[in-house]
Amino acid sequence: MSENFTFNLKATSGKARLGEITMPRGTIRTPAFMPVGTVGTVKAMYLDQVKEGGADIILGNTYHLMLRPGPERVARLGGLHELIRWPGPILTDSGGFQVMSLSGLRKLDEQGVTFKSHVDGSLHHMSPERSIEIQGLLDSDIQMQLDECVALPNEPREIERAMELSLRWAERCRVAFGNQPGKAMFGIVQGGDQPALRIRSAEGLKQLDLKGYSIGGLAVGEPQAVMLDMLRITLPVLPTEKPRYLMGVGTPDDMLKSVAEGIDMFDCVMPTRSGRHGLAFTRRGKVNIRNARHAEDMRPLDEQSSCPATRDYSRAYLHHLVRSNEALGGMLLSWNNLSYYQELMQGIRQAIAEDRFEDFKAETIEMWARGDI
Ligand SMILES: CNc1nc2cc3nc[nH]c(=O)c3cc2[nH]1
Repeated sequence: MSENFTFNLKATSGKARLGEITMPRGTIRTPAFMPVGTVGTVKAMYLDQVKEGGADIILGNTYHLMLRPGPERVARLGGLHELIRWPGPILTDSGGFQVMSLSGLRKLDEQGVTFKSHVDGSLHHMSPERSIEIQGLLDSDIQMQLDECVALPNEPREIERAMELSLRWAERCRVAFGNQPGKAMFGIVQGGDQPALRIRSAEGLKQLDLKGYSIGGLAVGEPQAVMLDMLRITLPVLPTEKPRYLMGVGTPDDMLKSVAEGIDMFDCVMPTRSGRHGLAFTRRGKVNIRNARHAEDMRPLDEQSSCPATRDYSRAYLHHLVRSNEALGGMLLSWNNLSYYQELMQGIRQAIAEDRFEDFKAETIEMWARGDI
């Protein structure tokens, strides 16, 4: 623990980095996967299972929490950690991405965004300052600047406009955040699939003395090759001594290849959302447990796993639960999937510590490709 936010780079293996973020609420081992706790819950999971499974930090969404239960109410209830009973670090997204993707966006201008709630249609305005204020009311440990993430593919002029706006909003968020030693505010690099704009965005954020950098504007449907190209362009510009967080990523394959470029933090709804829909992630690849071939398969997903959901339940039972749309099906598969994701991150960290990450990446991808599950 530390009363400040510090990032300690412990080892490298190629461009892959092993590190630790220490802050008052705990230590985050990187590369880290952050389970998504959108409205103050990692869906279908008890948070002690999430902790037990290896997560050091979870993510909350400002957009959802500002609509329900509301930031002032969360503050009156003692802050998000108290409300949801998660004592460790929480990172909050700033809301911009969800406004674009979920709400009835009414207006976006220099001041901020005006939108209609997808919950009850009520009208809301969010400025960079209000986003930071909300994240402060939530008592968030790592706060994101408000930004504008444009869809890809897109016109270079449109990507440039959104990137420049996000840079100006980063400055306003930096001022609004002020000086909070035990907390951090990350800037978000934008610039779409345009190398020159990515470099300009990263250079602009570097002037702001930030404690970490998110890579935004990706995992919006672009090919993986484009995402990785943008990492190769952007990461060398960013300070090596600060953490880099790739937003919304991703599959195990995405994460392995992004760690290889120098990413330290990830978040993705993939393991929990696909778990609720009957998709299991295992060491040997994906298993669609809804498939009829599992109906009488008494094997567990992986008898060698330390996760009870993975080791103690037959595929036949999981198949039955998912086909019957029983809550326990989504619960057990979410538990399995998050355990697998954390097991993968632990394997990644161990491989970097032993300077054999490239081999680990190749072996893991090959094991997935072989399937045989
Ligand atoms: C699932 N993919 C994805 N989730 C994202 C969240 C984001 N938040 C803020 N800013 C972003 O650019 C951004 C991009 C994202 N891509």
